[in-house]
Amino acid sequence: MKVGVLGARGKVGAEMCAAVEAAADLELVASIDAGDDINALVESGTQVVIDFTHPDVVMGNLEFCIKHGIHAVVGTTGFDAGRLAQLEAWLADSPQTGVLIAPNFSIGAILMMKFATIAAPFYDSVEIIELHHPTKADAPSGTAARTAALVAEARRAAGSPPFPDATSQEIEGARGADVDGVRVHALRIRGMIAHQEVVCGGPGETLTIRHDSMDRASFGPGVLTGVRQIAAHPGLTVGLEHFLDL
Ligand SMILES: NC(=O)C1=CN([C@@H]2O[C@H](COP(=O)(O)OP(=O)(O)OC[C@H]3O[C@@H](n4cnc5c(N)ncnc54)[C@H](OP(=O)(O)O)[C@@H]3O)[C@@H](O)[C@H]2O)C=CC1
Ligand SMILES: O=C(O)C1=N[C@H](C(=O)O)C[C@H](O)C1
Repeated sequence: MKVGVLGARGKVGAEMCAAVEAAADLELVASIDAGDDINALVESGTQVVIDFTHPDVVMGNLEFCIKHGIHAVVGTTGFDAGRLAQLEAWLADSPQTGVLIAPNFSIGAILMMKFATIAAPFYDSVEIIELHHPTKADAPSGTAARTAALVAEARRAAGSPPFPDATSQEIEGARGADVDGVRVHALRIRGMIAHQEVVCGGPGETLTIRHDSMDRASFGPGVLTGVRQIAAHPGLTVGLEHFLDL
């Protein structure tokens, strides 16, 4: 299968180029970064694109790929309901094309989100702490935003009450961001890569679900799973868990 990488000289993109080159069943035919001509994807016969670029440019990249019938496996963050609706609209005109958007491709992070979804309705309190390298553009992380949405959805489905919180005086930001009713706290720490804790609390106990990516190699196996499966999943898929039977 012919694979192209967008963001090829970036921190994750470079790792993905190496992962594709190391895979016997995949061929890296295009490595594109800022300033390069995206038409190289078409000229090289790219069948699947891997995108790890920037929230500001990813929509333009995907419009190009969908228009040219190139499947896309996307790690870049910054997707909201409006952006997902726009992708659905573009895909309606290219019904054989598949796009996978995954806020996190590491298996541990996917399991952490799954475990948090299971735990959320059993506890009075649930808050999320995400910790990343200080060169990250977006806050909160895509993973934290997705976890908050999943926690909120699980609690709505279970009829859980609002979280207890007596805060009546606050320096702005001290209680984190409100994402779908769930508090999310973002730390940017030199030396870190990608880490998250989901802290749950009930009478007399807490449960902390923590995941750590200590190397960007953690994203490789999940991305390659997406690359190998995307052609069989036309349309829009959000979350690698849908390709993992989770
Ligand atoms: N889903 C997941 O599992 C993961 C997602 N991410 C997300 O992936 C994205 C990239 O992260 P990271 O690698 O750390 O960031 P980097 O900044 O290290 O890499 C992004 C690269 O994309 C390049 N770029 C910018 N615009 C374009 C364009 N139009 N076409 C091609 N390349 C372009 C940048 O060039 P320049 O620097 O010159 O602008 C840079 O080389 C972020 O949104 C991050 O949150 C990260 C890790 C895992
Ligand atoms: O920017 C990063 O580094 C990461 N971004 C993704 C996110 O925003 O969740 C995935 C992972 O946390 C690394």
